[in-house]
Amino acid sequence: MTKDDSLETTTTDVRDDQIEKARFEDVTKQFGRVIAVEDVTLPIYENEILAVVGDNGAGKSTLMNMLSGVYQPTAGRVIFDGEQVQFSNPSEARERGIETVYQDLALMDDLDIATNIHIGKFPKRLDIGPVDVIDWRQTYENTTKILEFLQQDLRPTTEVAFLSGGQRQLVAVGRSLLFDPEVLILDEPTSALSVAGAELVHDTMHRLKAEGHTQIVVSHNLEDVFNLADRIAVMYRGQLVATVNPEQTDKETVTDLLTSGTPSS
Ligand SMILES: Nc1ncnc2c1ncn2[C@@H]1O[C@H](COP(=O)(O)OP(=O)(O)OP(=O)(O)O)[C@@H](O)[C@H]1O
Repeated sequence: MTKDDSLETTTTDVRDDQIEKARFEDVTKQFGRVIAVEDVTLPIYENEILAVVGDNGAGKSTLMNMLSGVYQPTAGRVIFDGEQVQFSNPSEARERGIETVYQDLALMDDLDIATNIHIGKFPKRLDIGPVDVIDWRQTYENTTKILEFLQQDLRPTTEVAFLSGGQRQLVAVGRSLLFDPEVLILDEPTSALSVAGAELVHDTMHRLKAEGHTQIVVSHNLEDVFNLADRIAVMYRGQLVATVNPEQTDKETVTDLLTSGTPSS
């Protein structure tokens, strides 16, 4: 799609009292000849749950990957806490408080919950001599606190293989909470879950919101999106075609937007 084909954008979500946490500003990402994201401007407000929806290939992941440091924009700017940021990699985004929970979760089934949450970032203590060793007591204490927050009556020593889909998703969320993120990006957090599993995730997202975290959820599931989101950003063929307030629209309108780029007349 070229710029000349640009689609009408409907915006029904603007509130004057919201503080901007981050912003995509005229952001474009090209992979060779493919324009995955085209000229997107989208603010992300502090403490909101923003849903990003769109059909397969609409550009949702690419857009999020430009906030999480996986990709750098071909054009445009990413603003975080009022200043332009240029993350070269996800570690740099993490340092600024941006965490992503990816769809594949990347859990290791034969390891316990505590190890899965801490892998790559175990607390260390000095042992005899100059070598640091893993502080297992601290590791299990941290995990107990995270499981309490997640309201999961599980032992830190339980192997992840024994957990339900919803619990596995929460362990992946727990792993990102170790960094106390300001912005949490969740990629299709309920796509593989039962109704009960999805409810676990929804409850956790509501609690994270109550604690002040900003969350962006990429989802195909409009049921979820309408239950969770404060705003819905709709992408179509790389462009942001609308940002809407779920209380002022309905699923049919959002479905029309994400399948055709325009609301039905
Ligand atoms: N690394 C890449 N190299 C080349 N093309 C890419 C790359 N990543 C994404 N694309 C292309 O960019 C477009 C947008 O892809 P993206 O994955 O962002 O969409 P999406 O909305 O997240 O889709 P889905 O819901 O299927 O995950 C697609 O045409 C895709 O093929």
